[in-house]
Amino acid sequence: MRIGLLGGSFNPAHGGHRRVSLSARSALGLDEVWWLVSPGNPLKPNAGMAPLPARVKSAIAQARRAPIKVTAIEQELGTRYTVDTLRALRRRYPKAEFVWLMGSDNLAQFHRWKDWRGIAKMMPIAVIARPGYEGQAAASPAMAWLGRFRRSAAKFRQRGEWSAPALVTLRFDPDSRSATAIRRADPEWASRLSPIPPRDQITHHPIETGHIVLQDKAEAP
Ligand SMILES: Nc1ncnc2c1ncn2[C@@H]1O[C@H](COP(=O)(O)OP(=O)(O)OP(=O)(O)O)[C@@H](O)[C@H]1O
Ligand SMILES: O=C(O)c1ccc[n+]([C@@H]2O[C@H](COP(=O)([O-])O)[C@@H](O)[C@H]2O)c1
Repeated sequence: MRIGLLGGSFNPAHGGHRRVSLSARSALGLDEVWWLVSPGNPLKPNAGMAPLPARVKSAIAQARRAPIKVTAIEQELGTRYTVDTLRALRRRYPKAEFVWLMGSDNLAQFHRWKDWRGIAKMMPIAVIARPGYEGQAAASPAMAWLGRFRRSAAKFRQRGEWSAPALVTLRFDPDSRSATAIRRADPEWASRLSPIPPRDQITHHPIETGHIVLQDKAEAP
């Protein structure tokens, strides 16, 4: 199984997440994309962050009827830093071939992430061009290092070696949608999602089963 991992705050999830995930899936020949809804991005303030269950719920709605699985696995693992999450995922799913997906806004500050070179050595990275961030991403310290490991998407699609470090840049129709714009237009978006189980009632179902991760424990089998 080749799986693209898109980590994010999803505050809230939007059509841009869905579109870039599906485009990356076909460009890279992935079987699935997993959305890792972060309990809290270590570089983002908590202020204005909707509760995790609301963000997971918005992600489930955006991922419907698509080969996208939504998980709050970082909450279960107790990890906040991506490098720790990816290590745990590799241990848990040793046969999966993962690729880390991110928009170019994240590449621009990737050098500030914990052990970012360690992430790059662990699995290939695919960066999706995002309007407004191209210049910053191209000039970033992470790009200066990752640039020498460039690979084409076409090469990637061939079911050959899945080595790292590897950097694939993906350019689809620019998608200017963002969670910031949604929050600005609709600050109360989370209050309209119901019912939302409390945080301690989010469970993580084994991804192999294809089950969605948000479930009220009272209803769990
Ligand atoms: N329109 C888009 N084009 C390309 N990548 C995107 C787009 N929207 C989100 N992403 C990527 O999806 C991942 C998760 O994004 P996130 O949940 O932070 O959404 P966001 O719209 O960037 O939120 P915010 O505006 O609050 O920063 C990040 O890697 C981000 O770069
Ligand atoms: O590991 C880090 O140091 C780190 C620093 C900043 C962001 N991240 C991760 O980057 C992903 C994108 O976050 P966001 O908030 O831009 O959607 C999400 O999975 C975060 O946990 C990770």
